[in-house]
Amino acid sequence: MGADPTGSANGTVPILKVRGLSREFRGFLAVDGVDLDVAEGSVHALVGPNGAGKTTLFNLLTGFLKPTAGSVLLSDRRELAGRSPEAITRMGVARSFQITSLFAELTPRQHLELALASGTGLGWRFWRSDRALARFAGRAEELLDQVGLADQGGVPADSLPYGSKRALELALALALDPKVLLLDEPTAGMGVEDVDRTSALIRKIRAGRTVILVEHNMNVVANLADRVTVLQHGKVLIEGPYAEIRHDPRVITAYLGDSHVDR
Ligand SMILES: Nc1ncnc2c1ncn2[C@@H]1O[C@H](COP(=O)(O)OP(=O)(O)OP(=O)(O)O)[C@@H](O)[C@H]1O
Repeated sequence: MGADPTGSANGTVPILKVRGLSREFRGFLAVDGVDLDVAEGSVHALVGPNGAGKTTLFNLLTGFLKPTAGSVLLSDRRELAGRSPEAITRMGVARSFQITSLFAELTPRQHLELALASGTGLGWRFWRSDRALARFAGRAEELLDQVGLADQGGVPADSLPYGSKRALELALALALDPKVLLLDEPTAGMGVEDVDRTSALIRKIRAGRTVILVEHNMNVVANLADRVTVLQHGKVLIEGPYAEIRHDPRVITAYLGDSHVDR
């Protein structure tokens, strides 16, 4: 019985299979030969100290940076590496938008209607037509409800509190209904209450999809992630369930710090 060449060690085909992925910036390898299997339906966290290469890896997976070397295969064997962000989104791999890309004067409802319209492949032709956008109103309401913004759907985005803006980012990514959802520090800058709300939200929206998240908050990682990949100096230091990697002395030294060692 030969091993499946597309499979991982345990025989299942990962939804994303990253091999030898590298990105060089003027001779400096920010991501250095990363191998990563992301299991379908899992929440997979990327963690590591500042400068470890998490954001660069994230940008390589979503097309915002082109790799210097390596490959990112979808389970259907399509290659993502080197494609544009739009092409990768169309292939079902989408990242959450950043607050900085929200339109200050548009409401969450309008943002979502536009995102849904763009997802039809008809592009921005709907931009000026409220009537055309109205066909997406029902789905927009569902998404607002899903992320807890039902009461704030009609206010300009720039007047939303920080946590609500981040919730809108998530809703915009969900509007694309991706198979693989990438979240870049979804709880960054949040107070405890918003962190808990966001964790609960991610737990809800992971149903039926795969989530990859870059996250500094180890409590969030412990709560959400099925597997954790720890990066250091652009390489994979270790990978495994949080309960295992948190005890690894290399991780403790590299990242978690002595305060995380069990006493
Ligand atoms: N455009 C760039 N040009 C040159 N160097 C870069 C560029 N982008 C990232 N780097 C370098 O690559 C390394 C990895 O950066 P990256 O932002 O991916 O790390 P990170 O793990 O996301 O860090 P943080 O947790 O601080 O966000 C850093 O040393 C950074 O200075």
